[in-house]
Amino acid sequence: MICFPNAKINLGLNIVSRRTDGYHNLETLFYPVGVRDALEIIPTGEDTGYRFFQRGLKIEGETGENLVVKALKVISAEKRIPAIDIHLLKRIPFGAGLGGGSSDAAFMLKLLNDTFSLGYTLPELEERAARIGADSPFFIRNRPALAKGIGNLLEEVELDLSGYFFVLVKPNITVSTREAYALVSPSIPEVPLEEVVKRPVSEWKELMKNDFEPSVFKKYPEICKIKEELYANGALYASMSGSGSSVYALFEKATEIRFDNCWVWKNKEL
Ligand SMILES: C[C@@](CO)(OP(=O)(O)O)[C@H](O)COP(=O)(O)OP(=O)(O)OC[C@H]1O[C@@H](n2ccc(N)nc2=O)[C@H](O)[C@@H]1O
Ligand SMILES: Nc1ncnc2c1ncn2[C@@H]1O[C@H](COP(=O)(O)OP(=O)(O)O)[C@@H](O)[C@H]1O
Repeated sequence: MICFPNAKINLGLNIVSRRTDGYHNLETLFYPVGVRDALEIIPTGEDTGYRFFQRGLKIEGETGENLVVKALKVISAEKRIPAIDIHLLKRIPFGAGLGGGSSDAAFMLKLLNDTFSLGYTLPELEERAARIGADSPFFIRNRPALAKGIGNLLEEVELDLSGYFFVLVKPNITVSTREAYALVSPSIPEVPLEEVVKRPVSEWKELMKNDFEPSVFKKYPEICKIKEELYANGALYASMSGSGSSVYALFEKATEIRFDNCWVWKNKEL
């Protein structure tokens, strides 16, 4: 059984407050995008156990287990899972604010549920995903959603950005989510996000913000330059995604914009 975990972008990201457990309450809109990993599990016929194989991008700075293995362990603690080989082909840039690791974990939960007919409902899968990462529950339903709490309280929204030309740029910088949170200052938005996304995309520039941008741009001015370039080339809306380092933009028309030393995904439909 194979699946293709996709990335997400954050449309607006307000850090609302710091919590006593070290996490932050936020308000953001998750939107799925078609940059994908490939994840396959193959039952080996043995009784129990697993082997993990990873190709594609080499995940640097990985401490502890891959999130796919964590997902397997969450389920194995509750149900008997026959032995499997796990193959992960990594294409989604990491340390990019694209949620690739969280997506891999959520898709692994769904893959196990389907392959071994485990009978978990979507809310039950979301609850298990939340144990792995704050962003992970979103990828269970994988539809545009307003997220509150630590990112786990989800409300689906009707938002269709197909028809725009989408550009995603990942510079050769990885930002640690934990460090980004340590530097951010909580703030209350002037206009609630659910109101902003009902307005035309051309108005978003004035109404929507990502609270990580000031501190991340200060540390890495190159990321800020990418956003400025996107606007200078006619973007209707541009923003850093999540805690960075990737920056995305929505254009009305296809763009010829180029970036040196960056991974670029250009003129795609969302
Ligand atoms: C910032 C966001 C925005 O969508 O995405 P990314 O930029 O990572 O993609 C998310 O909140 C990232 O969620 P996720 O990457 O799942 O975070 P986790 O692994 O659960 O937590 C990593 C660390 O980030 C901090 N953290 C995370 C979520 C949150 N609401 N408050 C926090 O303070 C904590 O220090 C935690 O130890
Ligand atoms: N399957 C995975 N894919 C990506 N990163 C993983 C994975 N498993 C563990 N990680 C760890 O999670 C970190 C964050 O990865 P990711 O969620 O893709 O980025 P971001 O937090 O920027 O959205 C990586 O730097 C890596 O240490």
